[in-house]
Amino acid sequence: MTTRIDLDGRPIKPMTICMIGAGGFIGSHLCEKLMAETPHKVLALDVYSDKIKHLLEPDSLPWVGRIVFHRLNIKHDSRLEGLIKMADLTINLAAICTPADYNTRPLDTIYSNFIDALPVVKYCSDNNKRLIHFSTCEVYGKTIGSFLPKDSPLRKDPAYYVLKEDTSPCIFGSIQKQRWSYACAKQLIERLIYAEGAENGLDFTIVRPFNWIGPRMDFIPGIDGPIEGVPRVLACFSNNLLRREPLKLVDGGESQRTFVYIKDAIEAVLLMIENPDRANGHIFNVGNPNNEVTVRQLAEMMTKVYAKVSGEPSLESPTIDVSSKEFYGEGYDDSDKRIPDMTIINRQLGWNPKTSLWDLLESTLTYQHRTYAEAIKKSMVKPIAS
Ligand SMILES: NC(=O)c1ccc[n+]([C@@H]2O[C@H](COP(=O)([O-])OP(=O)(O)OC[C@H]3O[C@@H](n4cnc5c(N)ncnc54)[C@H](O)[C@@H]3O)[C@@H](O)[C@H]2O)c1
Ligand SMILES: O=c1ccn([C@@H]2O[C@H](COP(=O)(O)OP(=O)(O)O[C@H]3OC[C@@H](O)[C@H](O)[C@H]3O)[C@@H](O)[C@H]2O)c(=O)[nH]1
Repeated sequence: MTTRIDLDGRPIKPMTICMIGAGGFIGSHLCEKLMAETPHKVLALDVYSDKIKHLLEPDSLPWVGRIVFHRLNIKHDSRLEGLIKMADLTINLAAICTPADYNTRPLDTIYSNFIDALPVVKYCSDNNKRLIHFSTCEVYGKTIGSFLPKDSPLRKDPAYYVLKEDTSPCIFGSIQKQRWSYACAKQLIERLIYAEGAENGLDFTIVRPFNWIGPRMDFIPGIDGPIEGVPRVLACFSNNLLRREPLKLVDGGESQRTFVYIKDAIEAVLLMIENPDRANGHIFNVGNPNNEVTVRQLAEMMTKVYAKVSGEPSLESPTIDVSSKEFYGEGYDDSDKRIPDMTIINRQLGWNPKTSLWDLLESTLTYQHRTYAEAIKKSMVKPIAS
């Protein structure tokens, strides 16, 4: 492997990374990238390893020995500090991060996103280790524009909706709206990390992902996750398409999101890893402002793309409306619109996303079809009544 060069033309020294939550969606793509393109070592920590199994076995893989899996729960495992000490950099991805849990399991959500992250921050600070912590675009909550009258022309003014790391406020609903338990816990851990930086000199970077999507995201209920489970929207809609059911639009599917392809987003994370001088002390939005759709438009596009990649015609009524109370239960609320401001990540790392929504859905749904269509068909064969 030729020596890698950072953005300022300096050679990058091979490093050891302690990656917590390495077995999840983002972690699996990051491990893949680090193994394929860099000389860095990964201590991969998680309770699950299914999504990185292909990187750990067989022993003949070219990166054997550069990635070592440690099955552990950071809630209660005395090995954590030792592993952080062994590494040059810690990346914390571990979290409960599916909206169906925020209002139904708010305690687990708050513990996972705040309390369980505390020792990670402390061990990094105490041992002078660099930390890249994964927060969320949800810390912005709702846009200022969402409080303006529906017909106000100001709603079209970017000043009222574009989300900026250093100036936008964090706007959540009331305590009864437990949806915000996740965003609030993430906000507090961001503030704590920022304070550790200011008061104790912790070298940190905070990442705010804006709906990263792609292969291996979450699970398909009844196939590789619980049948009653509710994953994030990509997996919900994939599941509906695979089962030939209408896609459920929560409260009319009017909320807007920007989706970024996981492989584009991982490029940004690698730049942060390898350019500490440019990334330390910063909070970064990582998203694709050009890929904005309403959830209804996402459903329509996924239906078209799936018909193309599967060769199966779409349903006559491809979507169905459902209330948020029915779908998520009491205490759900929603972010209305999420456009990331890109000034800081452009300036510090020169990063821009590349993949259009259509293209990223095409590769992702090709993967979903190839991975799950057979298993779904088998699971849907009704047992013969005796
Ligand atoms: N995917 C996105 O678009 C997105 C958006 C915003 C924020 N994020 C944040 O990025 C991070 C990673 O998200 P993801 O999409 O990969 O989610 P994920 O659920 O696929 O990955 C999280 C991983 O953390 C592990 N984990 C959770 N608690 C743990 C514990 N106590 N001990 C050990 N391992 C534990 C889980 O087993 C899982 O493998 C999260 O912090 C999430 O809040 C993701
Ligand atoms: O079947 C579904 C699932 C979801 N939805 C809607 O689709 C939108 C997106 O839902 P997602 O499940 O992807 O979750 P959100 O975008 O609201 O939040 C996510 O974004 C940031 C991350 O921190 C988290 O991964 C998650 O909180 C929401 O408006 C939701 O109500 C549907 O209309 N139908």
